[in-house]
Amino acid sequence: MIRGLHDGIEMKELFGSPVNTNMSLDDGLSSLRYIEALKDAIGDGPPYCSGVVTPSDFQLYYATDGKDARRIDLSKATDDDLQELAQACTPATFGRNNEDVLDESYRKAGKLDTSDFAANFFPLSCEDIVCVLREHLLEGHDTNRSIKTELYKLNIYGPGSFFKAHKDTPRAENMFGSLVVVYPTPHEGGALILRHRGKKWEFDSGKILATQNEPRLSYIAFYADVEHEVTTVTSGYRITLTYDLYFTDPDPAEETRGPSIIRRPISKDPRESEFRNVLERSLDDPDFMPDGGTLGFGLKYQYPVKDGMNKILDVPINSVSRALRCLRGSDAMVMNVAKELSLKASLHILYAYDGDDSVVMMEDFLPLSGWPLDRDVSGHLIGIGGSLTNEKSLLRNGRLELRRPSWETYSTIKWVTDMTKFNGFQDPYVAYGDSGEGTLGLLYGNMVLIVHVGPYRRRQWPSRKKGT
Ligand SMILES: O=C(O)CCC(=O)C(=O)O
Ligand SMILES: [Fe+2]
Repeated sequence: MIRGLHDGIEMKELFGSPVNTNMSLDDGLSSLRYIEALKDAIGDGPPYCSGVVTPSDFQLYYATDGKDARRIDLSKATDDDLQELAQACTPATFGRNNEDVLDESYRKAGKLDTSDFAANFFPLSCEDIVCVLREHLLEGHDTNRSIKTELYKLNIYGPGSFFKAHKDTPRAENMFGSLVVVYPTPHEGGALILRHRGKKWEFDSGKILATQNEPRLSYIAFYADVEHEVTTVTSGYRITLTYDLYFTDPDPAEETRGPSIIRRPISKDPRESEFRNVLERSLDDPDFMPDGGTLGFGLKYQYPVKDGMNKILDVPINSVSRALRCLRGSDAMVMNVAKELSLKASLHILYAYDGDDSVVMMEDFLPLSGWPLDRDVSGHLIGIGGSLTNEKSLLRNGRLELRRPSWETYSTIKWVTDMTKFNGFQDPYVAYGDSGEGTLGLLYGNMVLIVHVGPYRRRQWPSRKKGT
């Protein structure tokens, strides 16, 4: 007998699809329904937030090439003022392969460096922006973290200007996103298009500002791993200030390690309490994974993993603990809730290689980038602590994808959310055959979040009622 996850709510309401009450639900099916509920509770919030604010003024001061400083009021600038500003700018560059490049077929816009201008606008002194960032961009425990903004550039997009699709290069490990503030100079076109995980959003500052009944600034903040582009400006000037967004406090994920995990008050994030509720109810039900098992979660964000350099091989040393310290949004939420419910949770790496479709799960990256292996790679990985999963690999376009086993064999990793591509990578290795001749192979890896669930009788967590 399956109990509802919420008192008074029947299974059929909770899971959306009607349950045939005559059907005998076997253990597996029951687990699958809880897994669907966990997936729904994680949800998928947009990776950006936007709004309008009224600054104390719209003055911009600038000086370039040793010329006298100028001041313009961008709430009532004339075309001549704007043309003069555009002429004072130099062509905007952008980051490509860790280099600043100028390529006007990719980005056509003007820029001023921070040494050449000053504006009377400070995003973090503006309550609205801070509140919106906390409420609508930051997720889970990140909501309470300290943030700072760093002014990066002023950009001007005149008619014909654009910026093709790209992701911003984080300038430091604690940089989590970008903030773009747009002045109320009339413009058409120049919409910012965001794309993330197969979805698309548009932020059309020209239209937003034109509908305000007084001059305002419109702004948008988005996570660093969101692809974005600026469509061609067809008339007017689109003038922006761009800021880098940083966390300035220690990572909360750091706090969750070690034996005394539950130090923080329970977060008010509605998704977090829903997720905790569903997971707690699942664990409390003897029909949910009665003999224990493994839950898999695809990571929703991309994480830095480089923890240093191997001086002998001159290759980076990657580590799961490095990524663990930076967990964000719903990834951090899953990890925190799992730990609060005393589940063993960590990031793991799934490995596969050409010529074999088995998938091996490791607790950390292999320290063997470029190292020799014998040809039985999965045997080797298992020998050094890996475990074979029930997945089969599907190596496609240089990426590890999983070929799901059928329901009957769906027993090793139960995926709550699908594996994502953001944390996939390739590592070269040398395979030696019997003749001693080496051939170069590629290991395909992907980092995922794994939560181990114990058998029903052994599940205990601090908030569980005594006697259950
Ligand atoms: O102007 C914008 O809306 C975006 C600018 C941008 O993508 C960048 O500066 O990297
Ligand atoms: Fe950008």
